[in-house]
Amino acid sequence: MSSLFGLIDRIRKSSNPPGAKPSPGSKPLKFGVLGAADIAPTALIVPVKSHPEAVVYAIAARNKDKAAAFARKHGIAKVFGGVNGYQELLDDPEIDAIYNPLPNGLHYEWTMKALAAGKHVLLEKPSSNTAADTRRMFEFAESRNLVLLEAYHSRFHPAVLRVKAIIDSGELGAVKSTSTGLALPRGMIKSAADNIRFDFKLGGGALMDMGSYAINAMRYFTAANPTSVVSVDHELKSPKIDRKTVASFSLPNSVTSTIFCDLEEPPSLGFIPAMPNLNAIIKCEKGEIKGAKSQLFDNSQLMNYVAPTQYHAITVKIGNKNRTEKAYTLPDLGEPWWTSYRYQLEAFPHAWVMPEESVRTMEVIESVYVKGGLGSRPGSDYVHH
Ligand SMILES: NC(=O)C1=CN([C@@H]2O[C@H](COP(=O)(O)OP(=O)(O)OC[C@H]3O[C@@H](n4cnc5c(N)ncnc54)[C@H](OP(=O)(O)O)[C@@H]3O)[C@@H](O)[C@H]2O)C=CC1
Ligand SMILES: O=C1OC[C@@H](O)[C@H](O)[C@H]1O
Repeated sequence: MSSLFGLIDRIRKSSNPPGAKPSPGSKPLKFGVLGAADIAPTALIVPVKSHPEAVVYAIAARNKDKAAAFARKHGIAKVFGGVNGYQELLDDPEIDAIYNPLPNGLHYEWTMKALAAGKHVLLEKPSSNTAADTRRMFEFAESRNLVLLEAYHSRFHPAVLRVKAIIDSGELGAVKSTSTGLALPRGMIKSAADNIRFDFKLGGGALMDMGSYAINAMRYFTAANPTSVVSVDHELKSPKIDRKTVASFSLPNSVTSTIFCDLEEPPSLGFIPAMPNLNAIIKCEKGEIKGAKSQLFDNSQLMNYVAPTQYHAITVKIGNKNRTEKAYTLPDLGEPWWTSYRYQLEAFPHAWVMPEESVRTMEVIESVYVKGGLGSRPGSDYVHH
């Protein structure tokens, strides 16, 4: 019962966090947001409320009325709109950092423009449509001495860090195989034709959207990159857009990994709704970790390494001994209700993740698309001078 109260309390406080006041004399980091994107409240606006040293100061949307309505709803001071709205926001000298939640195919152009304007950038995942564009962005950020952080938020949650620490401690021996994925039942994401996830040029596809988490987690937990893509199965939504992808990889030291993703998993037998599947299973020489397993579905395969704040349990199996751990906070940081996005803010702008990570993840995404015959999503046609 206490875990049910804990769950309710975490959900309540994470969606309506207690406000934090800046310490006297401090100058909070001012964010500007490019686009009134659906994810912006969850990923930035709400988590910032409990951060004493950050504030969301400005919003730009292509339509000024939309930007103004968004600003009113979220208490944002400054509004930009119209065809020059994004650039005007970037040029605002009050703004220190940009949050870029534009469609994947526009990440490159607007991140380059933000960096050119001298702003740090928190960039939504996946970093862009191609590894080449991603590399250029990180090189440019470095040359400008600015922080660019790709927002794989779950990487900052204590539960995910704890699983990694258990692996690194060696108590389970070497990693032998991993299975990581993210698949949601049909109906959970908007199926409208204008959903950016179904647009090839904008960087759509299940692998870009959800498989990118699976690939990032595979690389993180194995601390390695695939040496080859062994197999790829796509189920298509439209000619170049995968609704579902399953891929398997060989990694160094005989490690094998599989990843899966599905934007709209259909009901079984046509009527039994699928369950969300956010599994991370890491098998090691001496045991097995089932990362961030759901409290609500104990002993099942349902896990939640993507959004562990709501519920998780890390199950460590060695032989026939099981132990379960939870990690909602770090020893010296956090509150149980802090979401992965809130932890991510602690890493910005002091990026905990190396730029090479983002480039490698994009390389793996592209290699799966190439092997599966769909080809990479198109690189940006924006030319940076
Ligand atoms: N970290 C996370 O948990 C999540 C991350 N994401 C990532 O965030 C990004 C945005 O996703 P999401 O919020 O779901 O997407 P939305 O479609 O809600 O937002 C995208 C925004 O891009 C702007 N935009 C500019 N040009 C275009 C164009 N040509 N077509 C469509 N939109 C355009 C729109 O802004 P305007 O208001 O100016 O019209 C829109 O608000 C993606 O990179 C996605 O992968 C998404 C969900 C979860
Ligand atoms: O980043 C994401 O995380 C959760 C998914 O629902 C979403 O489609 C994706 O963009």
